[in-house]
Amino acid sequence: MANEIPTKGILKTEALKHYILETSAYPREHELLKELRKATVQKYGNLSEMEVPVDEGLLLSMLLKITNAKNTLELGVFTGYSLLSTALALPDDGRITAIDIDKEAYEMGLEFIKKAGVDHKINFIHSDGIKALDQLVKDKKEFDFAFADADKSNYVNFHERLLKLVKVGGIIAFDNTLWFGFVAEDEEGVPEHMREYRKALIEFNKKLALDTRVEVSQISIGDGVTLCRRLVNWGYMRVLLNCVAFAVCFSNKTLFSLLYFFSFCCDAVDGWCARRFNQVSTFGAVLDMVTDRVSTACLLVVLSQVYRPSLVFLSLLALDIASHWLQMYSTFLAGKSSHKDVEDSTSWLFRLYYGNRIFMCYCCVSCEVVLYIILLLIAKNQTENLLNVVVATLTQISPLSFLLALTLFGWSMKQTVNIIQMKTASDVCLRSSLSKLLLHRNTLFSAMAKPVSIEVYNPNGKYRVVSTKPMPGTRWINLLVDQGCRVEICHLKKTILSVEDIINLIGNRCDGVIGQLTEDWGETLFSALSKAGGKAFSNMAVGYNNVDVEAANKYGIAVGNTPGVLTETTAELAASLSLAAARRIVEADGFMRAGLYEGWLPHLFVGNLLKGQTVGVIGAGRIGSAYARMMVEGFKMNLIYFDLYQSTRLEKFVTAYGQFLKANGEQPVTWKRASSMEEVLREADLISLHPVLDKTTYHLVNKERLAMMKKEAILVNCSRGPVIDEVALVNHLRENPMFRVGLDVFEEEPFMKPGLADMKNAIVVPHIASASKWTREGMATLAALNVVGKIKGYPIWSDPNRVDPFLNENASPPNASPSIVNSKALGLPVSKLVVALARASGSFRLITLCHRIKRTKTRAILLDYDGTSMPQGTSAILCSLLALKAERER
Ligand SMILES: NC(=O)C1=CN([C@@H]2O[C@H](COP(=O)(O)OP(=O)(O)OC[C@H]3O[C@@H](n4cnc5c(N)ncnc54)[C@H](O)[C@@H]3O)[C@@H](O)[C@H]2O)C=CC1
Ligand SMILES: O=C(O)C(=O)CO
Repeated sequence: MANEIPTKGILKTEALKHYILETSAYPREHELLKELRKATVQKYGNLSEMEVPVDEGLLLSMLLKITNAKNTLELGVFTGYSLLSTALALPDDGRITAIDIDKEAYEMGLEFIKKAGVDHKINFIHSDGIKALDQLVKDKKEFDFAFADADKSNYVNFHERLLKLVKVGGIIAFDNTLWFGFVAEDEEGVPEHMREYRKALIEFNKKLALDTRVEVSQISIGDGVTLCRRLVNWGYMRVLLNCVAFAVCFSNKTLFSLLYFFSFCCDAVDGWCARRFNQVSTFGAVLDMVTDRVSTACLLVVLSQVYRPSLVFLSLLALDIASHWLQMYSTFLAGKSSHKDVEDSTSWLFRLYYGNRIFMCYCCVSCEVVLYIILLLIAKNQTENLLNVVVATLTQISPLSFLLALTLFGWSMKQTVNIIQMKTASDVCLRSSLSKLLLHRNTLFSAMAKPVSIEVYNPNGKYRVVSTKPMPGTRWINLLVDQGCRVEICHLKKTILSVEDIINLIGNRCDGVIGQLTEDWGETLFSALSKAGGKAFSNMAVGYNNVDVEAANKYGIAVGNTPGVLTETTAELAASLSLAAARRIVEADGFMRAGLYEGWLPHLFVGNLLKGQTVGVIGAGRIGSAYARMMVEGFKMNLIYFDLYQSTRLEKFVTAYGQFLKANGEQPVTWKRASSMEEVLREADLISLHPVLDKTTYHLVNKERLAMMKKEAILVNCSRGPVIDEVALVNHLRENPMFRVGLDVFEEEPFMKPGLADMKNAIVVPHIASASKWTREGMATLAALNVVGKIKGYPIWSDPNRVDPFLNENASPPNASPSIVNSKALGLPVSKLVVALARASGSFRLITLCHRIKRTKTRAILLDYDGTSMPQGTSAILCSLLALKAERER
């Protein structure tokens, strides 16, 4: 009784242990293993506890299969339960070297092994463990896997020998390392005969935790199995390799590129090896090591472009050495987590721009590099970047700590952690830290080293112009490049860039930015742009309610917009929405697609006839007027409009068209300039909103004004969302099913107010009014020319309503900024260029124009004519000659 062995297992209850065995272990146990287990119990009674438990046997078997092990070692066989499990798991040509001093017990089990037909895989060595291992070392044997279950007091010695016998990447499994759970109990409570092994195992576990030659995993199965994966241990070779790789890379940049690709290939081969040999190939491990070194060197080359190479070099050496001490110290303190763990867990994939080429850099950033980056950030007083590095490191250690870090540092401190192209959070964080780090340097390289999402044109350009989004067409890029700009286009997947993102893009040196209407261009960005030496910003939009022009004025930055080019396109969408709403096109389309159409019916989707009805326009500027003309001319609607200014041209147009209709015996159309917006709302059957968004137009259409409108009216909004109180609109739509709206813009884009999406009487499209190819390319061109014009000191185009000369693809644009909204506030000079328009109706008109040019002392003349509309005798040549004459006489 005194020498009785307690039942194996460290689970909370016996019941739990039985549950596991009954549920998943026994049903999967091989028949012969079952028989062997029973025979062992019969013969050895309580001593049969020395056998590995069934669930552990299954784990062993799975491990061997996962690792594709072929050649294994078993130290301590007893009756062979684990041996038979192993033999069954290995392929037919697999080999097991089994060592035990107790041949009798082995022979008892051999009967079952033979029955299973796997005895040919086993080479049994009847010997003392240490002796046998020494011999195997001498014979230079190599194993993929070793299972140690012999004399526990010798585990330390076994381990040293097994490290020589098991391949790099191979696994050594030590059984019973928690020794019936006694390792965590006071000695007094442990039966006397179990104390010796308890003590030995406690020592052994401690040693393993400190051992950087292996990666360790303690598994709580049976009474503990410790898995040790053998690692390469290069010691100070790492430092040497670092230095060589660094020196070589730094001395030659082409080599840097080549090495990078080499490291990439190594990575690929390494991955292949890992799959092919299941991580037990020394070759794979060596490649791993080489990849690690080369890619670290690549990183350092990049850093050394930014910081003094000698500093990088010396710091690296110092940190590498320090990290070894740190490694030992932290291992000592923690009792387990080794430097290698940290190093393994800080692998980053990041890509860099070098010139205009992208390099993907797989970087196994070791502790020292993380430290190095942190030190640099502190030195450069860029503590906000520390956050990214810390988060990156923590993330790699565990996703949970990432969340914690993000919550603690990021959100609560209102710091934005840049999560760009979420691959792994850490990849992103490091990339952003690095790019920030690089961007903040005012060196040529800093301008070249950008996060992956930057596309660069003309890297050596004199002026740095950033576009926060890729824009349609290439003309705008070519125009910038022709004017000596280095163009950087941000390709971040994120739809709406934050202020922080844009600050990153601006960096330390930036001459101008082309931005989008979704961005918040206020004090912060203008201040950042000004600090970076920026002179100009242009929205790629005519509306600029997202821009704080006063802030721009404060920093002397010109603000451009893109009028005119989108007038017709936007008006056409407003017209489309008007028709779609009037004729319930979207509803009817849904009905058809749902298979609900059963045949023509008198009441099916009855809508509104537009002809002869009244179209109301609020904001009869460029777009409002174009829309009004379309609806009047196209659908013979009468017009009522409201604007702060009279639109004489529009009025003239409608008058002339009315006369034309009358002359043709048709009902003439009429127009009326309303004295208030309410008048339009009350009288019109179809109302389209086209004002700018400012304080005067915010919630212009609210609950009260909606109530003024006809019950069956149609409301269209292609201006800006906040012009309508969207909550009030949803209620109004709900209460008035015959009232319909067509919306291109929303109060809080990209969101819709609750309920709007469910309204059948609402047609909603995602802010696409200006989305025609020609217009969008033109917008990009105007925005680019606004920026470059200001950078180069060109005057401002005198008439932003006539931007055609900038849009002619076959001619160079005038040397001017097409539309700068704060030109007056900044006191910018206005261009004296004059455009002689195509429709100049004859030579007399041209001659008059030439005189005007002379009189006004304009600097040049641009002709944009349409030969077909010229009266007889007025040719292109004549026009050109007249122009030249005027220019000479000036
Ligand atoms: N949905 C889309 O994709 C697009 C939307 N837009 C929006 O349309 C707006 C107008 O563009 P444009 O016609 O080119 O500008 P614009 O400046 O030619 O026209 C705006 C008109 O609104 C009038 N206005 C200003 N305050 C008013 C008020 N309180 N009541 C009545 N009228 C008022 C102005 O006098 C002016 O005539 C832009 O500011 C932009 O926000 C422009 C293009 C595309
Ligand atoms: O130009 C604008 O204001 C836009 O809304 C772009 O479509």
